[in-house]
Amino acid sequence: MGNGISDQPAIFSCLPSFQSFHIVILGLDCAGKTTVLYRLRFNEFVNTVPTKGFNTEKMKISSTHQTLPLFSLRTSTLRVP
Ligand SMILES: Nc1nc2c(ncn2[C@@H]2O[C@H](COP(=O)(O)OP(=O)(O)OP(=O)(O)O)[C@@H](O)[C@H]2O)c(=O)[nH]1
Ligand SMILES: [Mg+2]
Repeated sequence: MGNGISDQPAIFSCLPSFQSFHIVILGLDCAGKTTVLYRLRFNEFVNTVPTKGFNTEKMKISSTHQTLPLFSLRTSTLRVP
């Protein structure tokens, strides 16, 4: 999943220009969430290890000049009370 992502403008050009929002990448263990996160943040493929907890980065959206918090989170860590 993480390797097959397209360029940032193609992804974010369709987003409405909200004042602010968070992007959360959810998925099963080993689905490629962290790979997507670093691909979006640094525009490069990074070798990953299984995440404990979650990863977070801030990312600048070039088309809207916004800086957005970006999280990747395993669905298996989510607990419904
Ligand atoms: N072939 C292929 N491998 C991928 C792709 N995206 C990620 N991987 C590989 O899949 C493995 C898991 O990727 P991660 O990004 O660590 O997955 P994750 O969802 O963050 O995993 P957890 O943190 O354990 O939940 C790594 O070895 C990646 O290199 C892809 O698009 N294609
Ligand atoms: Mg991870």
